[in-house]
Amino acid sequence: MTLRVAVIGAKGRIGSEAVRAVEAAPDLELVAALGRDSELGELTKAGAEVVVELTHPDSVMRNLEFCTANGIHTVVGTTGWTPERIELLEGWLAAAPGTGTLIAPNFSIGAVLTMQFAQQAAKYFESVEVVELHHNRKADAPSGTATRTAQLIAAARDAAGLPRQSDPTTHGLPGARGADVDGVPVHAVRLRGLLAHQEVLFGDTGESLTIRHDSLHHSCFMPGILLGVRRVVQTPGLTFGLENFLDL
Ligand SMILES: NC(=O)C1=CN([C@@H]2O[C@H](COP(=O)(O)OP(=O)(O)OC[C@H]3O[C@@H](n4cnc5c(N)ncnc54)[C@H](O)[C@@H]3O)[C@@H](O)[C@H]2O)C=CC1
Ligand SMILES: O=C(O)C1=N[C@H](C(=O)O)C[C@H](O)C1
Repeated sequence: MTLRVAVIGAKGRIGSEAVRAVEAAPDLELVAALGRDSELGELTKAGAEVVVELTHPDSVMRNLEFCTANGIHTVVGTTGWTPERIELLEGWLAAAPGTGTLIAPNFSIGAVLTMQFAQQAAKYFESVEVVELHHNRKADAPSGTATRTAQLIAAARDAAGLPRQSDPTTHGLPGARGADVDGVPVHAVRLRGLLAHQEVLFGDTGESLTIRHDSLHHSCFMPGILLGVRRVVQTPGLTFGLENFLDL
């Protein structure tokens, strides 16, 4: 039995790679590939069971509302998530029992491990900052991965009873210390020629630890997307993070 899969954002940087990956998978069938001018009705007409959503923060909610209302499972790579958006999505899923959504801030195994290692290190260091570096066409900043990394670090620090970091800066330009994500400074670099990179910098007396990950090609996201497609159909409700489908 093959799973009937559609991709929305099929002409984009990651979407075009996802189309090829689904086409090459023997247990999956690509039944639709939607671009900006497509009708969402194509998904139901094609009998899609799973949609891979790789578009834009301005488009993702409409697409997910349609899919969920039609009982189509979704694997979402699009970023720009806020607590309000997640709450809305959870409401749609509650009204569609049996339907599953995976939101993965990052589909690459190295990035997922970076987040896990950072979470593990968080309670041992007084200082921590996140630097993410991406191509210069990216719509959101900081990246979904960096935001999630900072949130996980902050939660680990809180659980260990560490205080919020104090910022000694009293002089300078606004923005120079990055965005504050739950007390963790996050810096976003945008540079032509890059794809997706992240450094998590930890510091304490006499030592520092840097965890760095580099995505060099969009192919690194494909095993995670395919795993998400295969697992989301067995996992009703919202799953946040690919780590939930990995044996880490
Ligand atoms: N979770 C992950 O591992 C990854 C997530 N991403 C995220 O995926 C999203 C897309 O990234 P890129 O491919 O680099 O962007 P892109 O701009 O190259 O591709 C997005 C595509 O979606 C299309 N699109 C926009 N609105 C649409 C709609 N309503 N219906 C159908 N198509 C629509 C655009 O025309 C474009 O072709 C971003 O949010 C990015 O952050 C990107 C790489 C990895
Ligand atoms: O826009 C991208 O390219 C990427 N977006 C995701 C993010 O915001 O974290 C994942 C990866 O960094 C590539």
